[in-house]
Amino acid sequence: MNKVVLVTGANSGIGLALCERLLSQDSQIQLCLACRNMQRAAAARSALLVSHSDAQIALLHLDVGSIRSILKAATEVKQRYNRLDYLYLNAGIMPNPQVDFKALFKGLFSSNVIHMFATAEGLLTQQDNVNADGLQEVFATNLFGHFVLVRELEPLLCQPDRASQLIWTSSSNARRSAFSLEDIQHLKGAEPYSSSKYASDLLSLALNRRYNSQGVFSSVICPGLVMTNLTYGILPSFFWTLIMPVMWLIRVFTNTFTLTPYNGAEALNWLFLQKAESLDPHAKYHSLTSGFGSNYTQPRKMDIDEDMSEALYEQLLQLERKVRKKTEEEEEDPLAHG
Ligand SMILES: NC(=O)C1=CN([C@@H]2O[C@H](COP(=O)(O)OP(=O)(O)OC[C@H]3O[C@@H](n4cnc5c(N)ncnc54)[C@H](OP(=O)(O)O)[C@@H]3O)[C@@H](O)[C@H]2O)C=CC1
Ligand SMILES: CC(C)CCC[C@@H](C)[C@H]1CC[C@H]2C3=C(CC[C@]12C)[C@@]1(C)CCC(=O)[C@@H](C)[C@@H]1CC3
Repeated sequence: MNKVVLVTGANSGIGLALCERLLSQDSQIQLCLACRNMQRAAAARSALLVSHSDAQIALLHLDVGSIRSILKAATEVKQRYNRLDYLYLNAGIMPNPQVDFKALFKGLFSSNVIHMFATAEGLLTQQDNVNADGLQEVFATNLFGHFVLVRELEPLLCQPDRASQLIWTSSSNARRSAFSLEDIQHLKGAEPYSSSKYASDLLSLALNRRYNSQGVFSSVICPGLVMTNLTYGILPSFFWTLIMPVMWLIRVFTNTFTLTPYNGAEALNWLFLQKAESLDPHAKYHSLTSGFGSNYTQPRKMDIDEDMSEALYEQLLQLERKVRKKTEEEEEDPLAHG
């Protein structure tokens, strides 16, 4: 049976560009586009079929921000496939982003300017919401939903005869100071995105510790700054188009301005080609684009430690038990729960 690859958030941006690149790499894969909006998923499938007419592309309804949807989708995946070689945990949100233009202007004249453009440290805040499961939306979508999905797909991922890979689309915006073990959902702060991405770095390390012996290997990547629906939510697309020459100029100084989804998907595509066992669990794999426009992948050590990742894992397990129990109770007696 051909390799099975599942990509969450596959209908646009980096996820869609990754699918295109994977099909160009290996036309035999069975690709599963896991999306919350089936119309957008169908449009993505049609677009991929234009250049890969014989490709095997299936659609899966999956809202990673909803526990019910995750459990249903995982059951469906286990019925459809008897293997899962690559699970790309890519779907992500950054709701209501606000740019601190004063900090941006100040940063332009500081020695930290390159770091500021690469990580957006001190530049961005977001306003989070509570979802239907009673969880913070950014945490639920970017981290927790994917965690539950991995746990549900364990039987497919853990196979004695071959390795499988979990690949998280993290970010260079992930920052230790934005994350707290006392507040893993980031209820109290204004940087839920940064917190959720740092948590995904920690979780990947913990997953490696738990699953490597069963043939499952987890890695994280940063796609760089890419023009997608996510960045069009920060500043309007016409503004980004207007300042594109400035962006190309900045790219000469920081190769993290990958800008196109194709370039941003570089590290995701590179990991597809690697032997899972050879990857470094402490590294984040960065998609980079040089001033001349050539793409490459570079591993960089992450600012994470084992104890913290283990403590987060334990908290996620506890929360998972709680949310599952609540969901079961609601299903048993829907009237009592409104
Ligand atoms: N763009 C950038 O500069 C960077 C992006 N990233 C990360 O890359 C990943 C992809 O984002 P990007 O391509 O930029 O942005 P897009 O908004 O284009 O893609 C995000 C994808 O995630 C999907 N998604 C969002 N919420 C859910 C959900 N609850 N269930 C299922 N799917 C969902 C979206 O679906 P829908 O179309 O229905 O909204 C969309 O397909 C994210 O994790 C993001 O954090 C990291 C660093 C930089
Ligand atoms: C380049 C300009 C003249 C003005 C743009 C200023 C800011 C809006 C950008 C500067 C660095 C950018 C950045 C991101 C968003 C837009 C900026 C803050 C991200 C946070 C987007 C999502 C990610 O995950 C990060 C990797 C990006 C880091 C850089």
